[in-house]
Amino acid sequence: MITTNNLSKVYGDITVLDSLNLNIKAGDLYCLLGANGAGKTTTINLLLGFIKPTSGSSFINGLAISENPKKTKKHLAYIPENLMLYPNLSAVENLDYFSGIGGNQLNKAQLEGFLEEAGLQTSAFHQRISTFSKGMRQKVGIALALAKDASVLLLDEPTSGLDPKASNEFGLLLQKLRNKGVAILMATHDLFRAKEIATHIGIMKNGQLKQEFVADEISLGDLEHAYLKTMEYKEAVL
Ligand SMILES: Nc1ncnc2c1ncn2[C@@H]1O[C@H](COP(=O)(O)OP(=O)(O)OP(=O)(O)O)[C@@H](O)[C@H]1O
Repeated sequence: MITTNNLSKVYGDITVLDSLNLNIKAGDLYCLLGANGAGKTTTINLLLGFIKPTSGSSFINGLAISENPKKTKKHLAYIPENLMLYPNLSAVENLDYFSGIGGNQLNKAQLEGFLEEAGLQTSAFHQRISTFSKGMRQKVGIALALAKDASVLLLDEPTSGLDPKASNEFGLLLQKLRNKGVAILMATHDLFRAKEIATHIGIMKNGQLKQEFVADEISLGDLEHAYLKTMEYKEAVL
């Protein structure tokens, strides 16, 4: 579960995140939409404890991030736009290495089991990451989250650059995690994918959460309209 209370971040005299209130429960998939510079990555960086808030607070499974940085990280998995993996190591070796760093020693069967659950084809398990497509790398990211048994998953534009089939597959994987009770926050520019997979959708602009929707209660057309209106794209055909 992810909670933020009036979470704010100011750089100099610029407020890049302004009193953000989020409440993302186990099994929710919350997609955060917004133009470049809206504050999506800042939100994720605050939840990861990479940066400190200027004011407000945030919680992972009820634990205050600022007071329990190590404990909260144990619950979290993070998949950025470009996942950093060792290119000369295989998928199994990367998973083994990163799980080991987190104090989680897994045997070969477990490592392969997580990669299988993440949808990676068996023939790729022992191939070098340098030969992987972006979609395959993102599956290794999902395997890392599964191996960690993370109850909260943060994703920053994970489907950008994926072809429609890979993006669809990735969405289905997120649905599986959601069904396991993982709370997911995903920053994305992909309105269509957000509507497909999210339970909740928020639209940010200039650091403020302007609108929130229950995904089932809005059509793709209305979501697009709401987005464009929020962004004040006056020239858009509405
Ligand atoms: N360290 C920093 N110092 C000053 N300004 C910053 C810093 N980090 C981010 N910003 C500013 O904060 C604002 C929000 O940036 P952020 O990366 O959160 O946006 P975003 O919604 O993720 O955008 P994008 O879709 O381009 O990734 C931007 O105007 C950015 O320039």
